[in-house]
Amino acid sequence: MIRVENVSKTFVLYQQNGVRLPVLQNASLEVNSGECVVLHGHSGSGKSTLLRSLYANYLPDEGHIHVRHGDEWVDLVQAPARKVRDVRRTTIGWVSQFLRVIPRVPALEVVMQPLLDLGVPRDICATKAASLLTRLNVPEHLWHLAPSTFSGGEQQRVNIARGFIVDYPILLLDEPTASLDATNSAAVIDLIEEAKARGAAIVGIFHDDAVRERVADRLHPMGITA
Ligand SMILES: Nc1ncnc2c1ncn2[C@@H]1O[C@H](COP(=O)(O)OP(=O)(O)OP(=O)(O)O)[C@@H](O)[C@H]1O
Repeated sequence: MIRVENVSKTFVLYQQNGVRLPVLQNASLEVNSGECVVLHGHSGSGKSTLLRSLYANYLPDEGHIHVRHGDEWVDLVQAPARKVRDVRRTTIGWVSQFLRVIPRVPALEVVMQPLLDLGVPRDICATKAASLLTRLNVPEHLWHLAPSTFSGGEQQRVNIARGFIVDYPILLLDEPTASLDATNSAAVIDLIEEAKARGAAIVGIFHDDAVRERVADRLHPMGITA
């Protein structure tokens, strides 16, 4: 589902005497359907940089990031913005610990939006959103309120529900369990295992050793030669 080939990325800090930080050098990685690969390396080894490149948030200087998008392969390094938007809408889901709060939009709507955008009927979207919020222990009296006033952990769980509402073929997980308690971490682990079982290809960053042990089929070592 994902084929990363010889990706290199150097950050150039123009405001700081043009200092160059080579973060990825010839990074290569393949991820199959139903597999969860966890990026593993010390702080600063480029895990977030690679994950963001897989979502086309960062543009590598060299190399290719091929993703399976329906019947075609798309190279995210070369793809025009319109194609990237398309890939994000149907193929790649991004789940992080941070919710981008949209003022006045209630939590249930925030969660169902990506599925509504695919043309799925509203009642089906609402049912799935309610089920995810329940599994993630977001109390029902909050569903019709905008998440701007929610606690950090509540916002995090709304964001995770939103990330899992579409059955994306590829999921990128950026520390989705950071700062969740054991019960809620377990709920997220269950969602990840279900996504693997339906064939999703998953790449993630998990700093919690126990969570990493549970979900990883394989660790991908990061570092200057990763
Ligand atoms: N947008 C950016 N501009 C400049 N430098 C950056 C940028 N993003 C990352 N870096 C640098 O790239 C290096 C790798 O950062 P990255 O966030 O990918 O590491 P990481 O392995 O995810 O670290 P952590 O485990 O601490 O989150 C760091 O030295 C960081 O300062």
